[in-house]
Parts: sequence; C-alpha cells; structure tokens
Amino acid sequence: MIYVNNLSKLFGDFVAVNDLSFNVHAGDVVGFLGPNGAGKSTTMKMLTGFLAPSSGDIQICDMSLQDDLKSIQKRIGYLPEGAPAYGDMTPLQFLNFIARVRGLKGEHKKNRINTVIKQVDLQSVLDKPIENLSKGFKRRVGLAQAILHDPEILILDEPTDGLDPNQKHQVRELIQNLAKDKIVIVSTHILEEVTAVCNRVMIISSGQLRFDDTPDALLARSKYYKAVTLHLSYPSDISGFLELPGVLDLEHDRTSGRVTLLTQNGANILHHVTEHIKERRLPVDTIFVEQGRLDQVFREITQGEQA
Ligand SMILES: Nc1ncnc2c1ncn2[C@@H]1O[C@H](COP(=O)(O)OP(=O)(O)OP(=O)(O)O)[C@@H](O)[C@H]1O
Repeated sequence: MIYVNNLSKLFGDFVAVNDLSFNVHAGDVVGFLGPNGAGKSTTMKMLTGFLAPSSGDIQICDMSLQDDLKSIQKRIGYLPEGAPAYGDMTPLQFLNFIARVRGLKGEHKKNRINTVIKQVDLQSVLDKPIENLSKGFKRRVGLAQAILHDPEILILDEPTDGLDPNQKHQVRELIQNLAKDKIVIVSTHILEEVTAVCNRVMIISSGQLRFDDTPDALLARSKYYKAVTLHLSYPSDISGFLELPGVLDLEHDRTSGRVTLLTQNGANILHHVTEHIKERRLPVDTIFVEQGRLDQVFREITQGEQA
C-alpha cells in the first residue's frame, strides 16, 4: 500500500536520506528508529508530501505521490515533529479549524471532534490557549488533529515525546487500537516502545536502511538473546559455566555480583546452568533468561559496534 523506491533527499551536498526502498502494508505498525539526524523526519516529510524527494518514487494507495498529492494527503494523518499548532487557538478551536480544512461537516464533524477529544483525553484543556498548555497536552492536540479525519495511514513523528509515563501508556494503547485496520509509521527514540506497539521495526542510520524485520528478529540479533543472567550472593568460582554446552562466553560484574552467560547461536542453556548451580552449590539468588537487549543491538546496527 506504500511503495518507496530508491528515495533520496539532499540538502545542498549533504545526503540526509540515501536510496531508501521499502514497502508497508495494511496492518503494519512500523517503528521507525535511528539516531539523531538519521533521516527519520525527512523521510516522514517526504511520505506525507511536505518535502519533495531529490530522487526516487513514492506510491501510496496505488497513486503516485508526485501526481496525486491531494488525494493521498486526504488518506494520511500526520503528526509532525514538535506537533506544531496555532498557539493562540484553543484545542477546540484548532480541531474545528482542522475539521473544516479536512472537509468534515455537520453531525459527522461534531462526532469526530468529540471522539478524538475522548480518545486523546483533552477534555480538561479544551478552552485554554494551546500556547499555554504543557508539552504533553500540546502533543496530544497534535495527535488529535492527525486522527481527526480517521485516515487509513498514520505517520507519527515521536508521538510520545514529552509525555509522562501514564500518557505514554495511553498513547501507545491508542496507537494499538487505531492500528487494527491502518498503516501506522511511528518514529521514536524509546526502544521499548517498538516492542510494545509495533509489529515491524525499521532502523535507519546516516539516511540508509540498516534493519527491517519484526521486533523479535531485532531482539534475536542481540548477543544477549537467550543469555542467562544470574546474581551471586557472594563471590564464588564460576569458571565451570564456560565448560557447559551452548555457553559461548561469560560477563562478570564483580561489584554487583551479576553474571551473564552468552549463548552459542541462541542455544537453550538454562537447564545446563541450573544443573551446574545445584551440583556446585553456587550461591545464586536470582536467575533469568534474557530476551535480548535493544540498546546494545541498536548500537551495533547503527554504529557497527561488535557483538
Ligand atoms: N531543511 C534542512 N536543511 C538542511 N539540512 C537538513 C534540513 N532538514 C534536515 N536536515 C539534516 O538532515 C539530517 C536528517 O535530519 P532528520 O530531521 O530527518 O533526522 P531525524 O532522524 O529525524 O533526527 P532526530 O531523531 O534528531 O529528530 C540531519 O543532519 C539534519 O540536520
């Protein structure tokens, strides 16, 4: 439903987006990750028609973005970076204004405005000027305008930025509910958000696509995937762990007493480890199997850090 072919964007000589190609289909909730300046916002701006590509081609709903910009923009809801809005308007005035721009009328308009106000929980600030609202509420006003016309495609540039933990949770739930029959592309710096909300992860770095797969596949790339981490109550001889089948290496933090056993190719090592602990009567008070560490795998993919 979204086809992106060889998309690039140059600002002068600087290549912000470098030959990106990917497809996105209905039901995809894509987490768009990358370090600062990776090209996420620039890509989103091109997908929404706010920025013209230097080269490449975008097709959305069987239309070319270049030729059918207006029809495509009707199908897209976009929360730009920083959620800009007219600061002197109240959220209610702003949503009425956006509803008019989107061509909503009569009862339908009223119903949609009331629905989104409830969905993003704006009731308490409806009549305050947007410029006086907290960052979190400004973000929610931005989200409300993005979903007001019930678009098929939602492109959200850091929707949870500036929200408190409760609001973050609420916005993630909202995205999950909205995502059932839509395409959602959401950029974030919060790695855990991707596993909580998305069924697909795209990582870009220096304008290039470095990873495109499921959150589980991302975790499986981590050197800590299925690693066994345990805590020793007091220092002991742990060298025997390295002899166990499937154990590749061992990390030992002597200060905290934490030991992590890395596996060979994600082997299941837990039973060998627990047997060994029993045999040697090691003073282990906590033990768990790791899912993989997102921060480490993100660094590895974006900076080429060795596993
Ligand atoms: N209008 C512009 N003129 C010149 N350079 C620009 C312009 N817009 C973006 N850039 C540059 O392009 C690169 C990509 O920027 P972009 O905003 O897309 O990154 P990002 O991945 O969204 O970063 P962040 O996570 O910090 O928001 C950056 O180096 C940025 O400085």
